[in-house]
Amino acid sequence: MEGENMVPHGGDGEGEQVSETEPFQQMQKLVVGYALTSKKKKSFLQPKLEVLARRKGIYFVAIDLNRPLSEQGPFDVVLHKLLGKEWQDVIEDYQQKHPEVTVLDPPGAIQRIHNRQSMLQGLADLNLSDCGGSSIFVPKQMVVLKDSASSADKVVEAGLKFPLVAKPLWIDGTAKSHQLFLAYDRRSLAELDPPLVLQEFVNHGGVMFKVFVVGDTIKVVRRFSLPNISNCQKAKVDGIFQFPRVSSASASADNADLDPSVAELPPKPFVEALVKELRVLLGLRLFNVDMIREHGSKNVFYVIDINYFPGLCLKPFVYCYAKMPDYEQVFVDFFHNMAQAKQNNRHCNL
Ligand SMILES: Nc1ncnc2c1ncn2[C@@H]1O[C@H](COP(=O)(O)OP(=O)(O)OP(=O)(O)O)[C@@H](O)[C@H]1O
Ligand SMILES: O=P(O)(O)O[C@H]1[C@H](OP(=O)(O)O)[C@@H](OP(=O)(O)O)[C@@H](O)[C@@H](O)[C@@H]1OP(=O)(O)O
Ligand SMILES: [Mg+2]
Ligand SMILES: [Mg+2]
Repeated sequence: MEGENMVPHGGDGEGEQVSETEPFQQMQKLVVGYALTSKKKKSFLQPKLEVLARRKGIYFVAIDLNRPLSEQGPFDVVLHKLLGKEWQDVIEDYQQKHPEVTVLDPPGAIQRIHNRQSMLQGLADLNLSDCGGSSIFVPKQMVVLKDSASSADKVVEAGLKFPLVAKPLWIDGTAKSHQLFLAYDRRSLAELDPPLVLQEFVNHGGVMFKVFVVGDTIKVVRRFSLPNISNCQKAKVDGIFQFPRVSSASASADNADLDPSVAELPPKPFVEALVKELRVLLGLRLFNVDMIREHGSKNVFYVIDINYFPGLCLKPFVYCYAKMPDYEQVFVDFFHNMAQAKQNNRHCNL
């Protein structure tokens, strides 16, 4: 097969067409060691991604969790999404011993967004003054560590208004940590299971925006969300209600016929400025932000959630429904830029 011999060592050449006009690119081999759950591996490491990557000399190699990390590789990049203190220690120790390897992302930074309190800290203080009048907020929220019954007084003291969204404090990759409730009144708080955060529900017209960030690339998509809660409902309804997972990718609202004032994407310069600040604040390169526009306003936005290296593709192997459009090419470009930067560095140090 034409070009077959040009596959750099480490590649199996399967099903790929490497152009002979790109010899320079092929010299820059980048080995990405990955440590992902099997679910994440299936959804992320799609054949299309691997083929596109290989054409640019980027190879994905599974990390063997039963062997010392330092004995594996060598890797240029370690891409990981695994939970637990044990893994965090392994990766921290590895990063110290191998500062030349890019770890995506630093475990300390990931840990910060696994707690729904620290996740949103510092966001309201970001300097976004020059953004055409758009502003960013986080909903008022408080943490309940134990005994949610006695938290009712604290909720009132803190000035939080019902209905409140109750979210598990810790995100640990389980379905339970994404199990949310809407609490309409004080009494219903006793039924909740701490530790959790109680967050004011913000009416936003039933549409939210998912801002995906991969290095320097930003993509924004619309998804359906929860409908507004009217004053009448607020007055009449009581108790707690389990949230449906309305914002899952199958509920993409990109092609729906929506009220333009609700559906209009947040202004591009505003999103760019926000992401620029967030990269620094969070110390992450792979994340997404869930944003909503306060209903009735044009440019008042709230961040309600941040996810590390989120799901990018749904129903892997049946078909890849891209949650982040074109994520395969975006990741390849991201890694390719990294390879080039490494190569340039090497030349500078010669
Ligand atoms: N404060 C809020 N006001 C209005 N709606 C909210 C609020 N918080 C959450 N929601 C709705 O609930 C959904 C789930 O909330 P959130 O994104 O915080 O949970 P999650 O479990 O972290 O979700 P994900 O699957 O994105 O990780 C949101 O996408 C949005 O539709
Ligand atoms: O599994 P899915 O494809 O739904 O992806 C979800 C992802 O799980 P994954 O990392 O195993 O892919 C979640 O990660 P954890 O917070 O649980 O670590 C979180 O990022 C969700 O926001 C993603 O759902 P989405 O917001 O995109 O609908
Ligand atoms: Mg979310
Ligand atoms: Mg989340």
